[in-house]
Amino acid sequence: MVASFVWTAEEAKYLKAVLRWQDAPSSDDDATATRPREPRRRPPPPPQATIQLSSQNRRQPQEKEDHPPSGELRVLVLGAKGAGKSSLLSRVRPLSHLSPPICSLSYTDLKFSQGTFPPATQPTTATTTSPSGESHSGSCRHPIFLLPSTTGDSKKKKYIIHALEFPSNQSSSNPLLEQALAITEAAVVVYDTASADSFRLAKGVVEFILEHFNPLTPSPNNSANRRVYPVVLVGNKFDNDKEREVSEDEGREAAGKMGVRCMMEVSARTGEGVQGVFETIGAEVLAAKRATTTAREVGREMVQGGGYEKAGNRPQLVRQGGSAGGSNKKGGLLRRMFWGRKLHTRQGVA
Ligand SMILES: Nc1nc2c(ncn2[C@@H]2O[C@H](COP(=O)(O)OP(=O)(O)OP(=O)(O)O)[C@@H](O)[C@H]2O)c(=O)[nH]1
Repeated sequence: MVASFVWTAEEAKYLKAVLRWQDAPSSDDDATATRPREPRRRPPPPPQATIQLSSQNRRQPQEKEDHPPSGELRVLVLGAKGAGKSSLLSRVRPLSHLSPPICSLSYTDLKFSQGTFPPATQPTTATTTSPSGESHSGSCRHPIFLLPSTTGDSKKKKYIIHALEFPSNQSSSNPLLEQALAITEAAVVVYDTASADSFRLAKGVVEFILEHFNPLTPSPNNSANRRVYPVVLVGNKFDNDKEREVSEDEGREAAGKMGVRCMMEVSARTGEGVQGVFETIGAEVLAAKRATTTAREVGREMVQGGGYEKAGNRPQLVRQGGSAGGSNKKGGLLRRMFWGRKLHTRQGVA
């Protein structure tokens, strides 16, 4: 019997974007530090989609811009159908002066190039074609400036965030989601504040992600994923207060319980908070990279200095001469280095 795959337009667009991401090498050391070392097997190409990996879609070594970016970050945007993922991304102004685009997003399309809220959005399942004839992948790139406190440097630095929208109809498909997690460095999980269902789905997705990357529960499935993968939980449409089903407190409480330290309410319609989402996720990725690097260095020193103690069947890190790095308490060095910070909300830090 011959197995056959039927891809929806939404899945085809997602896969096209993924293939283009994989095709475009990154020059950024930071960004590559947390990527999987082994090249991942590519998914089978969608039969009906024409995948063009031409040089036109690859990033040029020298991009024309005043301030060259210090790095590039890859972020997954996911959530329930209609939560506002596309609207959030359409609010983000792409780098129209950079050419060519890294993904299949066309900057000639007004919806993206002006960074405005689209009057009426089509679901991502519908294929939208720009005047140039190129279909949207649901991806965009967004420059952010991060302050010294978040970059760990003395200078303000510019980073480019590549955001990839995950098809909502695949949010419960573990293999596809795992693949998306493997090629990205953080996730923005969006729910609609006027939909308790979308909130439930967002919580499920966050739990899946955290479990997938949990350094404390190595398993055949996640032993290669011991890196910190930041998540920002975003309640969209807070302008629509009349129909609100999820309060900001509920969102914050759920984030706290799940160990997600950044929760924000935004409105893609008014634009409020959208820039903050990308600044926050950028800062989170950089903090995660620093924590991962430091934890690896400390781990190496521990191995060389024999600073391990046995806990159960696997070795655990212990801090020399201290108690905070204790081994068999719930937590772990990497996790504590990263997760000990405060929760961000629309009003500020809680
Ligand atoms: N009031 C309000 N409506 C919004 C906001 N953001 C999006 N919407 C509306 O919500 C609907 C769905 O938005 P989309 O951006 O298409 O949602 P999506 O998550 O990309 O949906 P799929 O692609 O189908 O998964 C559209 O009708 C938008 O106009 C917002 O901040 N406030």
